[in-house]
Amino acid sequence: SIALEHGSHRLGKRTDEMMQTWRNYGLGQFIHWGLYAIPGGHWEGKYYGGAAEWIRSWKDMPNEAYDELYKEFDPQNFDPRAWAKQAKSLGAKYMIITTKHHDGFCLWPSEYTDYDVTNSPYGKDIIGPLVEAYDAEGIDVYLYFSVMDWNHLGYRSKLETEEDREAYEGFKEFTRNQLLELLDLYPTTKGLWFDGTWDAAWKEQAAFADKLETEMREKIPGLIIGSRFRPDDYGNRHFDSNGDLMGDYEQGWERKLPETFEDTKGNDWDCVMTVPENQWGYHSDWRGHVKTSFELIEMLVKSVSLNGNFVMNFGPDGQGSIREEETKLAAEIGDWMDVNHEAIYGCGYLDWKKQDWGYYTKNRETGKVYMVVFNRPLNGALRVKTPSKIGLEKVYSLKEPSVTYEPEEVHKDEYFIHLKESKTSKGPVVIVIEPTKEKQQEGTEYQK
Ligand SMILES: Cc1ccc([C@@H]2N[C@@H](C)[C@@H](O)[C@H]2O)cc1
Repeated sequence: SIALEHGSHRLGKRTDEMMQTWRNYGLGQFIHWGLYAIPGGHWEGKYYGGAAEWIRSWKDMPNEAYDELYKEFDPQNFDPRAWAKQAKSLGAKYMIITTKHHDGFCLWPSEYTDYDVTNSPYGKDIIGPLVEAYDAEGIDVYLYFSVMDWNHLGYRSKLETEEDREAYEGFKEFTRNQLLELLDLYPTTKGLWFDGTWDAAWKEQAAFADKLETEMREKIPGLIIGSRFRPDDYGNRHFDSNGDLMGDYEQGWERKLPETFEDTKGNDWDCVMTVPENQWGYHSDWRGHVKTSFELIEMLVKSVSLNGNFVMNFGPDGQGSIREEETKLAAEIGDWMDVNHEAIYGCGYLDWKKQDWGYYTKNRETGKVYMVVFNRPLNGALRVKTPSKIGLEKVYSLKEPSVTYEPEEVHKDEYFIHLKESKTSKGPVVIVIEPTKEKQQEGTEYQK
């Protein structure tokens, strides 16, 4: 292997309590909110086809015009407690909020820049009340932070001249100051979700990032930081030059999902997902495919079945309201979660052979197995292939446990479970298997 000073500092998974809590979340909420919500994907009557939070980079949006938007930021409808209540009913266990996106506008009162909420008409901290409201609902808060900062004069995407390098030193100090400031101001934060770290300039900062990550972890013990923050000695991110995971989990699944367990390399990971094809910040005119709650529930279940967390994005509008499409989805997913959350929270991968009807999840504590059925076979017979000597004595409907099943063994360790579920149920039905060990000692671990 290659000698690295700033590569991965830990082989294998974190097993401490904070990380166990993280991997048992299942469902999270991303919130992208900032100045970009004011234009909402339009400028001077023209429609912007890109991601709304990137409108500043659009040729038809002068940088100066965008940078003046903070003078209009006055979201009188902002109601953090209502947002937190909605997230609770959605069933989200954690929330990731954009403290500063690429535009550099800070939603908290930062000592290190004037480009923050205190200099907007709104004038007050946004992050603090959000952290408080979500903590009160028992939803853990994580802070999204973009290293890339289009507003800061010292920011560089690459370091070519001596002047670049000097300016970037100032930018690095500013970045460190802001991150330590966020952890001081919001000490109940459980972790940081970094973005905007693909620049060549940042990829040269292995030592700086390593030291800073250590400093942040010392400030809040147990802090959870993903693979997107640190570059290693050779500028490699997510996985170091030896292929070992940087940070505590893989942050690579943005708007996409792994297909197989092998794709996850056995690591912890999160998938962050937009509702439209590609809009994180508020766009007033969603075009193209907008995901249904059924699709989002399938992505959630698929994520959990492969040991990941699924984080659904919300983009509040310029006045601080959650748009109606997202409110409707939160209600539909929440209704399904009310009945079926047992198949999500605390669950993960089960190494039984994947079947066409849907996904298995396994509760890490109880060993209970959940069959989440998306594709009802024409004959209603769900094929289940189990490792040898696993008994299927206790099988029942999660929604109606009085509805029990007697699996029909069709081959050795291969069964049909004949669906009885009423076809009316909205969203996938879930069948619970409480496997028993035949002819083996009690308590021997039968799953990886
Ligand atoms: C090429 C690209 C850069 C940054 C992004 C940002 N990451 C997401 C989590 C959003 O914040 C998006 O603006 C997306 C694509």
